[in-house]
Amino acid sequence: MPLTSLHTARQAALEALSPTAAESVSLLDAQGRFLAEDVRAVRSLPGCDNSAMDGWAVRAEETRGANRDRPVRLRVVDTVYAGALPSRSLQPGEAARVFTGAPIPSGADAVIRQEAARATEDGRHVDLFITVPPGNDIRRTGEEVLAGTLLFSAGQRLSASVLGVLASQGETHVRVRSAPRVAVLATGDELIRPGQPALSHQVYESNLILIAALAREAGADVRHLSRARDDEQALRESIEHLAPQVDVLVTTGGASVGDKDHVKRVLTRLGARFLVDGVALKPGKPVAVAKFGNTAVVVLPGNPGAASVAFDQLARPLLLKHQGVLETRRRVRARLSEPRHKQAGLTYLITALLEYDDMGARAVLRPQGAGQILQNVQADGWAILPPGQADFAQGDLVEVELFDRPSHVAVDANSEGPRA
Ligand SMILES: Nc1nc2c(c(=O)[nH]1)N[C@H]1C(S)=C(S)[C@@H](COP(=O)(O)OP(=O)(O)OC[C@H]3O[C@@H](n4cnc5c(N)ncnc54)[C@H](O)[C@@H]3O)O[C@H]1N2
Ligand code: MOO
Repeated sequence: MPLTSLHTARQAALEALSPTAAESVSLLDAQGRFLAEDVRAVRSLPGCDNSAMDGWAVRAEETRGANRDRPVRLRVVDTVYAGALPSRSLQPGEAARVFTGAPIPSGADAVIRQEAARATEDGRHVDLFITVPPGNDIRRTGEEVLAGTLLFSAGQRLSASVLGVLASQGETHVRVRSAPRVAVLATGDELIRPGQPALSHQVYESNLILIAALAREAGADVRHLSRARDDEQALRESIEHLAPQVDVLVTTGGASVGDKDHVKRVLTRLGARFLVDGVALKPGKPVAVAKFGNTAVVVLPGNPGAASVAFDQLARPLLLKHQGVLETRRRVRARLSEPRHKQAGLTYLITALLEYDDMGARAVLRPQGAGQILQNVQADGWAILPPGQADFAQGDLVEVELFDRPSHVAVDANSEGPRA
């Protein structure tokens, strides 16, 4: 039977979860989460006409002709600080001392910064040295945002900048979808817990940290990091114990066809329903996604490189869907830095660095090995070698899916696609 294509597998995997209910969380705790609903401006920014400079609020027409040799002299009738209100409106021949952020008194229509003016010794008058047009150094009400306009759409990721905007609207909390609860279960008799001594044929267990960190990057609340021996009974007990406590259980290792690869068998015996079982993907081919009770189970291969790819391509979209979003990564076309032969029928995802020269982008491929663990460090994205082709020459154009700055759209509870 031909293996499922990556695209089909991802669609099938997404069936395993629906977006959760929204919850209200404080702004700082919302960092990295996704908006559950559209946010409109409740307040214009700025909220009132205010001064962009420390200086003097004036009537622009009265500054006409002013220069260093022939200053215009106005009477100082008020001082307005940021956060205070003017005590009176400006009449002809008058100026108000204003500081940055201070509301502009009615009657004034321009600000002259203090470097272009000088107050008389008694402070009762000010001499203006420049001519300014109406609106000079005034930040107008709503010039950045008008109350009522759409600020952010549901699905927007809450970055530092977005959080700052929400606070500027007077918000203390924001509605996001709750983080998926995740457990990671590493299997393998050869694995030694970091911190313990290990002989050379033994392997330090590194997938728990790797997968937990990747899950957190996708917004997950990682609750359990567990290990189980390559033993059907032990695996069964671990899965039965962990699954009901989380939304997503991710296992690593024991996913292939070896004598001790029990994970899929145990899940089947427990009555799990497989949505994906093996994908035409390298690395990561043995990956599976199943539904066990209300829990989505993602079975990752043990090889760290394969586990990373399979997690990224199937588990990450699932974790994001739970948070109500569909992610799209930017793609660029780049020339291959070296020839590659691959197995036809499989999509290869190879971590690549992008370099730019006169001919455009060049994808410098990292050595590819499912068991290797350094290849993803500092990579710019996945070079995608599509299934239909086996031989690639140096200079062939391929697509590179970039890790940086993905975009997100909201998905409805019962659909895989973006909202209408
Ligand atoms: N005859 C076949 N053999 C294999 C096939 C196949 O189709 N036919 N598939 C290969 C592919 S593809 C992969 S990928 C691997 C993955 O198999 P498993 O998921 O069963 O992985 P393990 O055998 O348990 O481990 C593989 C490798 O990774 C190391 N490992 C495992 N867990 C961890 C961990 N938590 N931390 C660090 N390293 C880990 C483990 O020591 C092994 O070296 O199967 C191929 N075989
Ligand atoms: O395709 Mo396996 O997943 O890496 O070697």
